[in-house]
Amino acid sequence: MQAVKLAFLGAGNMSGSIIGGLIAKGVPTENIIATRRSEERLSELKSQFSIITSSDNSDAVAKSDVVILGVKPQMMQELCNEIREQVQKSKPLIVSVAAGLKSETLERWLGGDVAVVRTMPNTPSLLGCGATGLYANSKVTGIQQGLAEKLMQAVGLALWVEDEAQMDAVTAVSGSGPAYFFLAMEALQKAGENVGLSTEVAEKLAIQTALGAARMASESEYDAAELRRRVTSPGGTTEQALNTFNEGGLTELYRKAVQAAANRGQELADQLDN
Ligand SMILES: NC(=O)C1=CN([C@@H]2O[C@H](COP(=O)(O)OP(=O)(O)OC[C@H]3O[C@@H](n4cnc5c(N)ncnc54)[C@H](O)[C@@H]3O)[C@@H](O)[C@H]2O)C=CC1
Ligand SMILES: O=C(O)[C@@H]1CCC=N1
Repeated sequence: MQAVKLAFLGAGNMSGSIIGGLIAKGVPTENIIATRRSEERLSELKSQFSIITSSDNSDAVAKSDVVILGVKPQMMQELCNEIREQVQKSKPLIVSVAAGLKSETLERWLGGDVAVVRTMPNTPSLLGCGATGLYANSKVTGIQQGLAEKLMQAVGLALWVEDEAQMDAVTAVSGSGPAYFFLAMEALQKAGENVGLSTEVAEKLAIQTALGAARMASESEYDAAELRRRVTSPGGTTEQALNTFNEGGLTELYRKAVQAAANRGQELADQLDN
């Protein structure tokens, strides 16, 4: 990764998280170019990360081996129109982080015969704790595949899917997933306030508990179900809370929520393909 030139086009929340994670891992700042539309946001990026910034997307493509497309799915076609000529000239590896957007659609927008790796990262990439799903189109060489994997591994877990249709599932589980856990922390904090804690204490306890549980699930030899059982004393307090979650249909609610997110990914793909 050290010598690879990276361009992040439309470096907002998601790309900014990857950039921060890469820099923390020692990727040289002079090898990262980021673009955004507003000059003000560009200077924010420059002062935050000391990377090269530009408002010229095509010029950033010309100077890079890997181009990460970080705009919203609805803005992607316009961006592709802007960079198509340069992409066809220099043929960099294209990495998309957009939800829904199929690699085939993206390749078509870029003029065809383009190596595209479709990814679905998440914002904890900023801390090197990201989780990314990746899918490579048929134009991606083995070396480029290795490059995309190294890029995403530098900011966390990177897993390939063989069937592109699974990318909507990855989006629904881990792309959107941090928001589900943030919501759980907010809800636990509010519930803690309800039983008498101050906002500050409830917030700290909720966050530290989420962190501890995630670390245990990740590092322990036991799976989450066994770890849950080990907290739940028969006839004790946890059992009462878990019964309440079960009566409220929490597992079914998760199933529905993740299905709704996956459906939205497919809807986006269909809308964008037209
Ligand atoms: N936010 C998240 O947690 C995740 C987002 N994604 C994907 O990442 C993409 C971006 O999402 P966010 O980072 O949340 O959005 P964002 O709005 O924070 O960032 C996008 C940036 O692109 C800029 N932009 C738009 N058109 C441009 C152009 N032609 N040239 C240069 N800059 C341009 C916008 O001004 C904005 O600053 C989306 O496609 C989304 O599906 C994927 C995984 C997680
Ligand atoms: O909400 C979204 O559409 C994007 C994709 C995954 C996370 N944020």
